[in-house]
Amino acid sequence: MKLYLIGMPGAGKSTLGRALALAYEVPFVDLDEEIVRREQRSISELFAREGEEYFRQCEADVLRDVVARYPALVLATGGGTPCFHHNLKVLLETGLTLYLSVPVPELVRRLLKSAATRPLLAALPDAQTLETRLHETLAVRQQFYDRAPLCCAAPVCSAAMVRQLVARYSTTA
Ligand SMILES: Nc1ncnc2c1ncn2[C@@H]1O[C@H](COP(=O)(O)OP(=O)(O)O)[C@@H](O)[C@H]1O
Ligand SMILES: O=C(O)C1=C[C@@H](OP(=O)(O)O)[C@@H](O)[C@H](O)C1
Ligand SMILES: [Mg+2]
Repeated sequence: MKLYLIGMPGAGKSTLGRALALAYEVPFVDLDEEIVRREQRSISELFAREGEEYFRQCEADVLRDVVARYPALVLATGGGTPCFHHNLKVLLETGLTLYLSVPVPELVRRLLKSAATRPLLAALPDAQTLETRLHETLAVRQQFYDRAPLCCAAPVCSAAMVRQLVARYSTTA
């Protein structure tokens, strides 16, 4: 099984992805970490030195590599992954995609603790500006996220809940 997690920065893709991979006993891959490994530079450095377009091309290339390389995995994508270079089509055609839907105020609370390592958010001066930016970004991305066949919008989406969703989907699909 290939399970792909999508959603906004701070939705918990990387955190939940690790737990899910343990539960399913399959490899866990974080797309951002794969990009860092391939490029030998941090995501922040890539954005700063090469720009977003370069990053999006790396992201698209690495996604296709990972999807082809692993027969089974849990993949945490980056927040923008499904929205560029027809990546959503790749996700939908090769595995099961789950959208982690988290309200913007909760994203703000989580991201304030870790915004420094997220280049699209790092330069934002305060919580209000961060909240406004996240609303704007979500407005653009929602149409992509909503195409995932599975969605978890629970306040805390646990690995057990996702496994139930997946099992129910697999018996009805
Ligand atoms: N269910 C949760 N409840 C509270 N905080 C969470 C939850 N999931 C993740 N976090 C925290 O939110 C931040 C973002 O989580 P992360 O897994 O990196 O999200 P993503 O990969 O979707 O950007 C981290 O600091 C993480 O510890
Ligand atoms: O939303 C985005 O465009 C991005 C989200 C990041 O991943 P997370 O969603 O894990 O923060 C990372 O891929 C990059 O900084 C771009
Ligand atoms: Mg992440």
